[in-house]
Amino acid sequence: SVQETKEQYLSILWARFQELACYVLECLTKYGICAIDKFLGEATGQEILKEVLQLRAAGIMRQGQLVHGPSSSRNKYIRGDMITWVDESEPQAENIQYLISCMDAVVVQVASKLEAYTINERTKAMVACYPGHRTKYVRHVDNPNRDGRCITCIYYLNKNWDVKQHGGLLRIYPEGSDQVANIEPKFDRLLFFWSDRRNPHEVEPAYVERFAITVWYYDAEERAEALKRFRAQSDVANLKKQAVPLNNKPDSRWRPSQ
Ligand SMILES: Cc1cc(NC(=O)CCC(=O)O)nc(C)c1Br
Ligand SMILES: [Fe+3]
Repeated sequence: SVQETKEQYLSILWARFQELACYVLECLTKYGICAIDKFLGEATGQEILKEVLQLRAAGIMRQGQLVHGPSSSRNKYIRGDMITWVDESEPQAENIQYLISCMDAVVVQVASKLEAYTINERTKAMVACYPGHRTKYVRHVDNPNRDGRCITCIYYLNKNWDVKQHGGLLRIYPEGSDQVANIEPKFDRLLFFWSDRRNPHEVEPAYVERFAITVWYYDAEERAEALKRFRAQSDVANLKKQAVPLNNKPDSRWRPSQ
């Protein structure tokens, strides 16, 4: 029956994410960075890209705001990305939500083996589009001041990306090492890295549209500390980055296209 097939499918998916989680844990522990290729497969990746293009066509993407400071024309030379936040209430974003449930399924398993962190919350998904024409993101640290975010998770949606022609390379400069990690924003690639000062990174100018979906995972303790601090400073900006609980299993909406 479809029900049995669905259960079978989800258990295979869950087993695959368990395997992936072991590799992600080892890689993160060793290098602080981990890339997984062909995370969801061509068909699902295509469905997710379609939804992102619809979001952009609907004109709901806004110039990426700097975390601090007024928005001015200078911004686009600091970060050229156009972004929108997506959560489970977003209509027409079923495949993006499925992606997030799969990211959660991997992170829940990685987190269960990470003594250093307790990860039980994340941000909503930030869908970003670099419109091309040399837009970039200057070198920065995602979480320089202990705002609670411990793992950055980025899913790339760019088909046949060629850095030589299209630019848009993500360069990570792991702290304390002279090695630079050059990450191509390849279609259906999932990237994890520690969000704190261990991983300063930048996006080189992109010459064609470059799409990515980012989720940040919170460490419960660091997040609680930050909320106490921010409440004191009543820093609304940071409180805006609501935390949502993780899905603890892949989304039950089965995809026959698998
Ligand atoms: C909104 C926001 C986006 C990003 N994105 C990247 O670093 C680009 C990664 C890539 O697309 O390869 N980083 C921070 C600290 C904030 Br805030
Ligand atoms: Fe970043």
